[in-house]
Amino acid sequence: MIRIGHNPNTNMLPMFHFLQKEQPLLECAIAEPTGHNAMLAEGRIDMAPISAFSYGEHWREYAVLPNLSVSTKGRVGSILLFSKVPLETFEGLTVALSDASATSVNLTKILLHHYYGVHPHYVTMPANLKEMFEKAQAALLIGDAAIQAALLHPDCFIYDLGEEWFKHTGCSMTYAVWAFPKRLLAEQAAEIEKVYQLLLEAKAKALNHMEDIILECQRMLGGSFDFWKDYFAQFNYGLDLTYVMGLEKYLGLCYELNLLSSRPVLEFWPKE
Ligand SMILES: C=C(O[C@@H]1C=C(C(=O)O)C=C[C@H]1O)C(=O)O
Repeated sequence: MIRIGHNPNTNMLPMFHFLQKEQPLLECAIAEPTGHNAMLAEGRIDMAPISAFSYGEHWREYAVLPNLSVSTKGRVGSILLFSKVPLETFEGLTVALSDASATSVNLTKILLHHYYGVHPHYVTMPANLKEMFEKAQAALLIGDAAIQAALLHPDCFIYDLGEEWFKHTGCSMTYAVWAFPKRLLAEQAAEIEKVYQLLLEAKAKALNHMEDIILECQRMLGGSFDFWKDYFAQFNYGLDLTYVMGLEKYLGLCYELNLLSSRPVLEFWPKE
């Protein structure tokens, strides 16, 4: 039995919609990314699409499943910094950060500190734009909370952090990787390999049946068919060499800016 983290956001539907969750091999724990980050670190689940940043915190203990990620090269559409003022004027202001995110929270800090040269204060809060704007001049939302807030066309600047990252680095950005603790390989390597195959099959089926995924998104959040088609067109759920380079750039900057205490080295399993 492998206990996996199930992320309920629409951007993860291409991984979960066709996954055979009734498989006796699988047990699913539904949570936002930071929930899975903590559950995996504490051994309450065995594998999850965790925040890339969380991999950076635990890289010595974890292995990454190859060919799987949540990435974009440029615009992402659901990692959005809503702001009452332009980014360049953030010095000394307060930015509210969604408590559901780890990768994007640190991506925000990289962009603001390293590329815009501004150092605001931060507060971490549940994802609610109205309440965040009561405490801060800007608010970071991810996933469905970001999509829903943007669909309401709030009267503020909206910065897409995938686009900002690409603009400054020319790199892709990987938000999530599928990781598991390497210690599980001693007794459960065959089960992990089997779950890995199930994940690859679920993804391949979804990418060949995107109409089904889009209909599910419309049921969940509304929005037009073209809106969702455009949203998913940005995403890459694989992890080829160019995406690995973007991920290494992000993790390296996290280390250089003291957001991580060591420079992560990616270790994949199964080896290809
Ligand atoms: C693209 C997204 O990526 C997510 C963002 C994460 C983070 O910021 O820690 C973690 C997992 C990803 O699935 C999103 O939620 O919009």
